[in-house]
Amino acid sequence: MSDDRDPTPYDALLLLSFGGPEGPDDVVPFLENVTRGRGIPTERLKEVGQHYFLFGGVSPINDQNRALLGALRKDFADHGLDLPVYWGNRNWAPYLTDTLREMTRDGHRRIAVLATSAYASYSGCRQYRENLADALATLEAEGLELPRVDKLRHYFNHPGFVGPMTEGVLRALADLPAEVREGAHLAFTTHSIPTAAADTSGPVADHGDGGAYVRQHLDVARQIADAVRAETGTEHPWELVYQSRSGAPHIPWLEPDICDHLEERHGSGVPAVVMVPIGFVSDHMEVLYDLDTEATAKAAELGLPVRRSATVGADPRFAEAVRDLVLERAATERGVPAERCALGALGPSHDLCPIGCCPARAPRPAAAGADSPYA
Ligand SMILES: CC1=C(CCC(=O)O)c2cc3nc(cc4[nH]c(cc5[nH]c(cc1n2)c(C)c5CCC(=O)O)c(CCC(=O)O)c4C)C(CCC(=O)O)=C3C
Ligand SMILES: [Fe+2]
Repeated sequence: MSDDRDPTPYDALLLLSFGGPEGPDDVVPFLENVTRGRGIPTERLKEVGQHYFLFGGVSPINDQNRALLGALRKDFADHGLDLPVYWGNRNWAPYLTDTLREMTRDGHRRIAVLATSAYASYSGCRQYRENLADALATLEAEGLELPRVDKLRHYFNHPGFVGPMTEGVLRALADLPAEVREGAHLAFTTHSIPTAAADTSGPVADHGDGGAYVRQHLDVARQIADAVRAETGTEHPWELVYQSRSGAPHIPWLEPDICDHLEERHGSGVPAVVMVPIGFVSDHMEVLYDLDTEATAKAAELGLPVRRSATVGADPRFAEAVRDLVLERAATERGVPAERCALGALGPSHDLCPIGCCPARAPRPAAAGADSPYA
């Protein structure tokens, strides 16, 4: 990793996330923000609302982001990196537009952006770039001089992301009863998305048959499974499965669903499963509800021992990875060659999303990519 401390040209980092409700009164307005113009069936919204109400109307995501902010500030301070860190969300306060306005008023001119989504996809990448473009358009209309925003590359294969998850799988395996541990399978899980969105995820060259979204997840799953085998000497069979499907039933989404997968594995005599939520950066509601509540209940009903391994969250190795990504991009922007850390078969991801990367169904302006209307 880079041990340089010069963030030039960057003068601030923006943590860009999804946002979530912080109490019962926030739940419906939050869901309205999330689903504006996206045709999510009302039935699904009521169901998702229930998931939040079960937890007092509070999503875990905001506290997870506050913890990550703390970890980033500590890591930067401990390593002499003088770079203020701000936080803004797509769907709930602190809203991206408000944060970007504050950053602009504070005099920041060149902003590195870390999105809390590690992989390519419309929801996890381009939609954040659209949100940045919308925020810039608002500030421009207010007469502010716009800062330049650069989104940091995908970090799904960065050692600071993969390492803590591998350790989490080892802990989850160790926590299983000894008599089922050896035979346990690993179920790597991520957010299901429409197959049409998966097939067009990533740069055009990666489109087709699951696209970059599926390929990147498979790469991470394989690395973790290999590292676990190297550590334990046991080959744990694994599969990539999906969760949190929404949308109309006749539209194909990525499958199999985690609950169907648990049932199928149990039926074929698998003694235990570790669910590994590689698609999520921290313990989002999808992890607490869809895995820890729903899938865990399904497993209990089947009599199948399961464990859910940890997400990366505010792990200091992840904070270090973010520092590495900032310094790597800063060096690149200064024209200095930088080491680009990446494990696995795919190599480091691009800095600038090329034209046609993760296209939206209805094209809209997106910042921080080759097709950005902003400088
Ligand atoms: C790929 C992906 C990620 C991972 C990348 C990333 O992290 O960005 C992600 C993250 C998240 N998704 C979240 C919540 C929701 N996602 C929804 C809907 C959808 N997600 C989709 C995809 C993704 N979503 C899609 C294709 C839809 C349907 C249509 C649409 O809207 O595009 C809906 C509406 C109801 C429903 O359909 O479930 C909700 C409430 C939260 C917050 C959780 C919390 O509170 O802790 C987080 C982190
Ligand atoms: Fe989502």
